This record gives sequence, structure tokens and C-alpha cells, in this order.
Amino acid sequence: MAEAFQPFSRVALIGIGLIGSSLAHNMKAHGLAQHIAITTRRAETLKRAEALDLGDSYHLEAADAVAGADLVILCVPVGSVGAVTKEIAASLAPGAIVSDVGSVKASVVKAMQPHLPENVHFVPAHPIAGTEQSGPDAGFLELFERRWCILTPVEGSDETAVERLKAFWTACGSDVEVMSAEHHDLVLAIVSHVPHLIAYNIVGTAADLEKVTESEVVKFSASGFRDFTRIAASDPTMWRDVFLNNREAVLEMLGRFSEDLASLQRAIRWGDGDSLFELFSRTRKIRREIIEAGQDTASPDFGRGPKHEVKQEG
Ligand SMILES: NC(=O)C1=CN([C@@H]2O[C@H](COP(=O)(O)OP(=O)(O)OC[C@H]3O[C@@H](n4cnc5c(N)ncnc54)[C@H](O)[C@@H]3O)[C@@H](O)[C@H]2O)C=CC1
Ligand SMILES: O=C(O)C(=O)Cc1ccc(O)cc1
Repeated sequence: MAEAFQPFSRVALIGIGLIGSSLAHNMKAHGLAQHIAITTRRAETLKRAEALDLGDSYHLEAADAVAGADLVILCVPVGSVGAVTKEIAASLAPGAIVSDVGSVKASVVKAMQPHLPENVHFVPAHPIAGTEQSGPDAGFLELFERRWCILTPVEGSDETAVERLKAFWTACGSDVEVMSAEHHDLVLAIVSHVPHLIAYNIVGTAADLEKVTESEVVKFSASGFRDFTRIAASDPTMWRDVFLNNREAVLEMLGRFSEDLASLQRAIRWGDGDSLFELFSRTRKIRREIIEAGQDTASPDFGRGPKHEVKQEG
């Protein structure tokens, strides 16, 4: 896998939650970096990262971590990337590759790019791999295996830097695809962001109803509802930032979703079983195609995840 990979001499990970710590596990296991410098806001999280032996050096100042790094990866919520980039800009080494892992891309580019010096290579990235867990304990080596990682190079991005980052993610087990930030945001709105919103909404509605039905909603909830509760347990800060930063695409997809929901409502009202059956058959086929492609859920519920109990941050 990583045989031909030329290791980075120093990789700075800014933020050491689920994604940052999973990257650290990969860099260590596959020898992708000679030195891993870790930085995060809170001393307690940094101490936990050190206890887990995720890196080679630990810094409370992001600027200290990025000094001399040839790869810098921001692994923080998308609402924080602008402020973090501003903080590190003056300490970045000439020629460094600067990347991120944010679930939204156009707003990340807009927030980061103005702060970056001309002599670094900016290549935004998004691994389509995760779980509902967060914090440094949540990461695991296999997270990115056979998952997509999307790169959204900006205009004039250095080709060698893009290829280098592609090789890095490939060495982490990912299949890499390149597209524009805008296209990424539209696609992810429907396959990831709207589904999370639906989960937050249905669990919220059920929780409100619980008061009316005296706890019976949760007590008798079948597996369909339980699957939604896993997704609705995802990190509130991260997902607040996703919706605030992919507003247009999410609203567009929600409009389409609401129309289709209304037509289902009509089919039920008028006893149109054929329409219901046709849709449910189509969707069952999609699920089977996903399983066949080996892209089923990354949830620990499905046998993937850290072997130890996950202690949530904060
Ligand atoms: N959780 C998931 O399933 C996935 C998340 N992502 C993206 O990855 C990024 C990180 O997400 P997770 O690792 O899940 O989050 P997490 O909550 O597990 O970790 C975030 C880390 O960033 C630190 N942090 C927060 N604000 C900071 C700041 N201003 N400066 C320095 N450190 C700061 C936190 O202390 C924590 O260590 C987000 O942008 C998210 O959209 C991408 C793919 C999947
Ligand atoms: O846990 C799940 O079901 C996910 O959908 C994980 C996930 C969350 C956010 C991303 O940007 C990519 C993947």
C-alpha cells in the first residue's frame, strides 16, 4: 500500500478528534510521516492525545505545530477553519501543503484562502468516512479504508501537491476523487447533510411526542428509529457548522425532498399502493448496490470502530 510513498517529514494535525486521531493512527501504521505534530485548543484534549501516543510532539499553540511542517491538515469544525488559518498563516513553511477534512468545501475555501501566503499549496479535502463519535479516543486505523476521499483543488493548485495528497489518502486506504468545491457541496447536501437533518428532526419530534405518550416512543422504538438515533447523536458543533456553511445547497435539496415527501403523503391518503411499492422497490435496489460496492455504514454498530470504549470529549 504505502511502499512507494515518500513520507512527509513533519505533518501538523490541527484538531485531534475522530478524524485527526484516525489520521494519526494511519500515519503511524503506514509510516506516512517522520514526525507528527499535534495541536488542539484544550489542554485536556492534548493530554489525552499524548496518553494515546498519537503523535511525536504536542503543542497548545497551533503556530508551533505548523512551523517546519511540509503537510498541515486542519481537522476542526468547518466554522473554525478561517480563524485557525489566520492564526497559523505567518508560521507556515514555504512549499507546505495546507489541507483540511471539512464536510463542506466552498465555504472552507472562502474562509481559508484569503489568509494563506502565496508560497504554500492549498488542497482542500473531505474523507467521506466517519461515525457519530467524536474526540481523540474515537479514531481508529480502518476508518478511511475503502471510503471515498474527495479533493477540491482551487484554481491554480499545484499539480504535484494534489498528487502528493492523493497518494497520502490512498495510503490511508481511501479511493480518491477530484471535483469542484461547489459540486462537492451539492452532492454531499443530498447524501449526507439532509439525511443528518432528517435524523435530528425525527428524533426531536419523537422526543417531543414522548411527553404526550409517556415514554412509550423510546420504549417501543423499532430498529428504524434506533438507526436515526445513532446519526442524531453526532457532534452538535460540527453539524451546526455544516448547516450554516452549506446553506444554499441544503435548502435546495430540502425543497426537492419536501416535494417528494408531499407526493408520498398524497399516495398514502389516496391509497395509491402502486406508487408506494414502486418507490420502495427502487430504494431497496439502491441499498443492495451500496452493499455490493462495499460502501455500507462505517458505524461501530456494524462492526467497525475502535476496540476500546469511546470516552466523549467535553
Ligand atoms: N465526524 C465525522 O463523521 C466526519 C467529520 N468530518 C469533518 O472533520 C472535521 C473534524 O471533525 P471530527 O474529527 O469529527 O470532530 P471532533 O469533534 O471529534 O474533533 C474536533 C477537534 O478539533 C478541536 N477544535 C475545535 N475547534 C478548534 C479550534 N478553533 N482550534 C483548534 N482545535 C479546535 C477539538 O478540540 C477537537 O479536538 C469537521 O470539519 C468535520 O466536518 C469529515 C468527515 C467525517
Ligand atoms: O456516521 C455516519 O453515518 C456518517 O455519515 C459519517 C460522516 C459524517 C460526516 C461526513 O462529512 C462524512 C461522513
